[in-house]
Amino acid sequence: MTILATEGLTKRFPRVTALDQLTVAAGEGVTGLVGANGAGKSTLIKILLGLLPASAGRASVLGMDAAVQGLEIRRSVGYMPEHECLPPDVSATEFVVHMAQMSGLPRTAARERAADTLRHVGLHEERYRPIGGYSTGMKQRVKLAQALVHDPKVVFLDEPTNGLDPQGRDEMLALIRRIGTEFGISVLVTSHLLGELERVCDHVIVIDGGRLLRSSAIGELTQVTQAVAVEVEEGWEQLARHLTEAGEAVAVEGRLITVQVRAEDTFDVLRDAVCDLDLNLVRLEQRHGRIEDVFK
Ligand SMILES: Nc1ncnc2c1ncn2[C@@H]1O[C@H](COP(=O)(O)OP(=O)(O)OP(=O)(O)O)[C@@H](O)[C@H]1O
Repeated sequence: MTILATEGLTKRFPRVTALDQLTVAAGEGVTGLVGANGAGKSTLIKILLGLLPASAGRASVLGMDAAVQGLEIRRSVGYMPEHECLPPDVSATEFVVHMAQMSGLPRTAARERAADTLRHVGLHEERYRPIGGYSTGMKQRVKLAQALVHDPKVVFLDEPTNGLDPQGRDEMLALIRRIGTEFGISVLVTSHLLGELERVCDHVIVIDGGRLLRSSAIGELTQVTQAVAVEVEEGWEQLARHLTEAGEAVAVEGRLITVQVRAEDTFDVLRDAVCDLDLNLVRLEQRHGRIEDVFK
């Protein structure tokens, strides 16, 4: 099923073209939308939600036209905005219950849904305290909870790892993966960091200056750069030279040699080289390239 699609989508602001003839589609699962600051990610999300009109082209979500069916789209889609937008004086519980009621749930159902959702995102006793005293990680969780509370089919998460420390980022990424798998909700998640999305996405869309750079399944991106890492006790320079002479593409980083796998026999060449030079092998490890490498 197509979750979202655009065709020739263009958005011009007075001084800048934020989206330029963007044609792209995403299916079920977790889709990453990657681009540097200003690439047009938030603009795309706002147009998909029917919050911003396009200058040209078309956009649809779950088969609904974003230009005319914004309200229906927003009933089916949860949205976690990038910037801080939480009221400081109310508790997470009060806020999320309120958001659930705004989306049409009666009070009792809203309270139950809010409690379940806050538990799922990892907010426990602290949910009764005013939001103003929360850490950035806790605030991001509240924003995520309000996006999930009306049981959407799809969620759009705009830079959910922004401002988080490494542990907070790992937890948020794990949560996003669970939303896409255990909860069965399709996710569009934006980031300016390619590396973090490769851990949680099934599909990645890369945009730059409002234009499409690439749209691929994650497997396709990582396979292209498949490589083997080799570490030997001594003689790594000798080994690197030997492999280069044998026609292999080799990169040396300290004691670690990375060899690009061009064909099955790369493994044989490697084994024979280590034997011929009589080296002590410490590590031989197959590596899938990071998606960052694909866009260097
Ligand atoms: N309301 C607006 N009026 C004028 N220009 C805008 C407006 N909104 C966005 N822009 C411009 O459009 C471009 C794309 O912005 P957008 O916020 O979509 O990028 P982004 O990829 O989400 O980056 P960031 O993560 O920094 O928000 C930027 O140059 C931005 O300055």
